[in-house]
Amino acid sequence: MALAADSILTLFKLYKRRDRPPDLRSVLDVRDAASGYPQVFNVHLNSSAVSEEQAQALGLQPVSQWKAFGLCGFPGLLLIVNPFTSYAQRYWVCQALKTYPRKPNVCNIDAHDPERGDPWQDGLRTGKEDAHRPRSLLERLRWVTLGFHYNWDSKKYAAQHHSPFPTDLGKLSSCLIRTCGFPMFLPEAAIINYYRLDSTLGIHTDSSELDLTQPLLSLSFGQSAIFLLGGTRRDDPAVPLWLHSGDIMVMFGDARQRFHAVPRIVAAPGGGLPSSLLDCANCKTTDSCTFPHEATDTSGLFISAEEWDICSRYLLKNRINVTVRQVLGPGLSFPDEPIAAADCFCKNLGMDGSCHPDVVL
Ligand SMILES: O=C(O)CCC(=O)C(=O)O
Ligand SMILES: [Fe+2]
Repeated sequence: MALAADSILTLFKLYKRRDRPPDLRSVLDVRDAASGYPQVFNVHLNSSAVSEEQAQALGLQPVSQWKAFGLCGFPGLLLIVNPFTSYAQRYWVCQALKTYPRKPNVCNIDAHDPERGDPWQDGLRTGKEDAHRPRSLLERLRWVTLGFHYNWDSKKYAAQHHSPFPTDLGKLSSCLIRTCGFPMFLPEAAIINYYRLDSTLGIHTDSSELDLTQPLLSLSFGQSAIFLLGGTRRDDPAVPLWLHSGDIMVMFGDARQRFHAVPRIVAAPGGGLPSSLLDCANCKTTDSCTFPHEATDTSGLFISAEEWDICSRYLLKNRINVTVRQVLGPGLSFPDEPIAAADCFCKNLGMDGSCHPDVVL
């Protein structure tokens, strides 16, 4: 199968349209790499960079068992097929819904409601959504920023606009990036995007970080996304890729400043949870799994059955993406002058007017 030569804008419109469902067969799934994608090649990660014990403590399979791929024509792009244990995926999802949206971390709701409460405490509403049923804070989450908080208006990070980066996510990020050959990566900022099934993320580059020699790490959880990766110019050919729950993408070097976008979220067939969240490695069941599995899980990343109940209901209709970035390089500090704006033209993420990055077309 040949990769499409269409521009990112052409593909964005194609996959976004709702009136005629797009043909998803041309979306590249690196899991099928063995069956007819000559452009996909295996990448051998540095498995000695992370010990089995370190991997296990973060809920990761041993690095020697991970499957990682690159794509001809897109140097600097690395895709690691879900390296998490199913149990640990649930933990990271729970952190993204329960812990990371808490103050002092910043989220889209703050602009309208600076006194907002804890989204997790507000829970999920039951019943069908309509005008008479206001959405909970958790349902209204569109983005959360961690560490150096990205300012969507100025498109800058600032020294004063900072809160502590979560230790567990920092460890996970450094560990993942070490296996890709970047031992000096400092996880200093993260943007968590919360997608509904009808959300899109517009075409943009991420170039507001001061040190662009360090990679950008992206973790996907929940429903699958079609991810478009283009070139450094808007009319360069782009490729549509599947990102499934647990998948890791790393963009560095040539790929670090390429245009990219998410034109569509695709729910699991039958409207259920993605399979990697259904299979339980501990109890070996797909339908009657009862949590927690303290007896068999050794990572220590426990979540309770009550927590998973909320997370799993959320994930039926949502995708969560976490991007982790290094903002400052060695010896760098924030300049007084504004840095170049991210080259970005974005559509609203979500339908409630809360905008993910930057400018609305
Ligand atoms: O959701 C994704 O997969 C991409 C997110 C992204 O590009 C961003 O947050 O800058
Ligand atoms: Fe991005």
